[in-house]
Amino acid sequence: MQLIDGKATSNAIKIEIAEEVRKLTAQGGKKPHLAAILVGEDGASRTYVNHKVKSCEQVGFTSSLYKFDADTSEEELLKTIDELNNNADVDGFIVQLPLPKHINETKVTEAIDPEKDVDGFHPTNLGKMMLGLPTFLPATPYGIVQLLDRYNIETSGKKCVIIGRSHIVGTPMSLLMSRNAKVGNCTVTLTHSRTQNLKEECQQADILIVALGRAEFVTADMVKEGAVVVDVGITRIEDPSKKSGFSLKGDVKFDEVAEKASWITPVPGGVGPMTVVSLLMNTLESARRKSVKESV
Ligand SMILES: Nc1nc2c(c(=O)[nH]1)N[C@@H](CN(C=O)c1ccc(C(=O)N[C@@H](CCC(=O)O)C(=O)O)cc1)CN2
Repeated sequence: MQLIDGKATSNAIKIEIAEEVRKLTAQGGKKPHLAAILVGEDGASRTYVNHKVKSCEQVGFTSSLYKFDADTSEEELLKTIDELNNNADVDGFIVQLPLPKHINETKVTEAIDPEKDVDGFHPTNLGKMMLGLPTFLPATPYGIVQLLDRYNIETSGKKCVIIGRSHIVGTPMSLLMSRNAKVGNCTVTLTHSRTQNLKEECQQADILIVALGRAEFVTADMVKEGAVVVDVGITRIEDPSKKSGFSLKGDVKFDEVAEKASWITPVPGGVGPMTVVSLLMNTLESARRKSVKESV
């Protein structure tokens, strides 16, 4: 088994981004700016947003964080989105998901200007991705593509099985793995809660991407010898022996699956850090596009 190290890869990409920022500012451009909206007190969401803000600092971006109480109205949130859409200093922004139940996630996503939608969740950007047009790819799938690419993992002609059909991971991942690109050209099976014979489907996979959010769901008997296993899940499990009070588990039973896999991502330190760095890549791209537009 060989480890796909998302932490090390994301650090290497951050160095590349920082260099691009230096070039951009040396040419008179401004530092890219990412804004993040966080609604409520969910501990994991707070951690992820803090990672995003800290990563901005590391690569030389500026950032702003808009924090709202859990009972904030949808109207108030939409007002802030409208302000960010019209704020020329902001190159891109995200609304951290999940949102409290009383806020309509679709309405919020659709309110974001597609040109500032660095999460790549707006229907316009998802449609462009489907057509293979330049766009912002959703951060987690983009991060996984980066990992497969940088580790030179062959995907063409392989059978890729994805567990989980969420809008932010499974469904876009299925499109990216099947498209005609360096990382792509797979025969993809997108599985979900109604899939019959899931174990047998997984056993066929040369590349298994697991994004269903159930700790240690995938066991060694579900995995083909030599498969590439990408674990997207992160579940916090109560653990009094840890200072934080919890430990992190992926969707894959790492120790036993690692014995069969050719390549595997760990949790933590696999896909998670790549999600953050992909968001930075999209923000840099947005800043570049804006500076080109402003110069004509
Ligand atoms: N607006 C968005 N919301 C959510 C997204 C997203 O891409 N955009 N994805 C997930 C959460 N997510 C990003 O926001 C995310 C998940 C995990 C990590 C990460 O760095 N994980 C670390 C462990 C961190 C910890 O808990 O201590 C790791 O895996 O090593 C970053 C971002 C849902 N919401």
